[in-house]
Amino acid sequence: MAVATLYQHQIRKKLEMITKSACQPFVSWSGIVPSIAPVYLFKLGETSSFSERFYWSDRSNEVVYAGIGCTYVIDEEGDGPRFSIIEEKWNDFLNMTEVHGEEEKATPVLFGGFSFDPLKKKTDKWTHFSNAKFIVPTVLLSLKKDCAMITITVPSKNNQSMLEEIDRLLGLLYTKSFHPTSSLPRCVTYEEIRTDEWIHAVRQIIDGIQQGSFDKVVLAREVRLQFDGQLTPSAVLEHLCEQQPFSYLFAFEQAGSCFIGASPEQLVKKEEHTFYSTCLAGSIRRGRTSSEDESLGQVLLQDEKNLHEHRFVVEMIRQAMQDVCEDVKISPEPQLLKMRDIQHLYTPVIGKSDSRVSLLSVVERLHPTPALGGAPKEKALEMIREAEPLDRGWYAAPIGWMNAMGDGEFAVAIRSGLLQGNEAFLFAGCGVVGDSEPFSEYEETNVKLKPMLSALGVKQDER
Ligand SMILES: C=C(O[C@H]1C=CC=C(C(=O)O)[C@@H]1O)C(=O)O
Repeated sequence: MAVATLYQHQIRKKLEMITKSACQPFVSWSGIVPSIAPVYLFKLGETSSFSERFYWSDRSNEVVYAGIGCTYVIDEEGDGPRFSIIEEKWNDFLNMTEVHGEEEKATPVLFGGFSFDPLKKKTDKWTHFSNAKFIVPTVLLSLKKDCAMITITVPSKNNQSMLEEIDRLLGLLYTKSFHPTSSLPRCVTYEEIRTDEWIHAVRQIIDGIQQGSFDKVVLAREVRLQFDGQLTPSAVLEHLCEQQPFSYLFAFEQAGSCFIGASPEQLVKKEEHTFYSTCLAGSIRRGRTSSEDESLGQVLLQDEKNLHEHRFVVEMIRQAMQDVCEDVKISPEPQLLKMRDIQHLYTPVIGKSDSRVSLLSVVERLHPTPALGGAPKEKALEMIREAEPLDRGWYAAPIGWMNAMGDGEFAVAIRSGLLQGNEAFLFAGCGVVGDSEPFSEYEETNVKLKPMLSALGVKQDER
């Protein structure tokens, strides 16, 4: 028997055995498998009867996940305490689940995200993206430091068709070779949405800041692209993996809509008692040559407007971390974080807490930092709600995962877009302060649109 079929066969036998003897409503089994690119499992989702998929890769590619199917969903549409509700329901699910595994620390994983602002009126395109939506995937492939593991989570009863589909997918995963998808449909329309209103709102914010109404507001804008064919999320994801390997790569697909992106920004990561976060605000483009790039970086490190924007983020994250951690370490000066298309001011933060502090409680404290909302937080949010000419949906909000031990990581879902049929909606924002200049802010948002445009095969100067 070929090695691949052997794995498929063993997994099927294991699942049959543990579901038959299960005493709980759900079972989750994990086992080490031969290494395979998680993006391949994501791609296989296109041929599957499971309609949900997700993908996650952290900036160092140390933790990569791909999930297909949805065995359990936690969906919160109200504007209530969405962070604590997700946490409670995740604990309920874990209490209803028997965990079996070859690896001591193998557990099911919960993946999902939040909308930016539950008080903003939702538009149709975000229908399938609730204010908080998390799923436990049916088939999860994890790659951690090059060790591949499959986790299958299913109901213990009435699971026959699910088990058959899992079996079919595992068969394909290990018998068919992976051919990257190279071609994407051609972009036929590039439309900037309500740009005049956006520029007007930037001016209004600058005036508001000069009059002392707030200190900083992050304002985003939207572009809509139409293609001459259907966009395949796996093809866009493959391009992101190739072009932005050192970003957080994420994709969350629900009923034919896929929210996808390549973000440089960590919101928070929890590893046992240690919390990690980053302050990211202040931007400049990459240079065309290494010496131009170096001097642009130096300009950014000394630019008072960008340093001012950055300080609001540092102060807010410092305070939020000090509220829950004992020993908070923050570098005294920002460094540069260079991504493919843009460079940012970046300050890492680390803190240690006691075991009562949960990951989602820290996500709640941090979201939105002044890198995405503004300062003071509530006033900035009101201004965004009122003046920003778009529905952010999941853009600029926390997206990520957590496991049964309560460890996990959330990124800020920027440099992102929503793929729907033959359309893509992309979003980009910038921090507006008192000495901002509307046209340079507009140009900065163009640079921030680049990662998604390149992944879609669209060159900004040719559009
Ligand atoms: C709001 C975005 O970026 C934020 C993150 C890093 C730098 C930013 C800035 O320099 O304005 C923004 O605060 C975006 O990419 O849409």
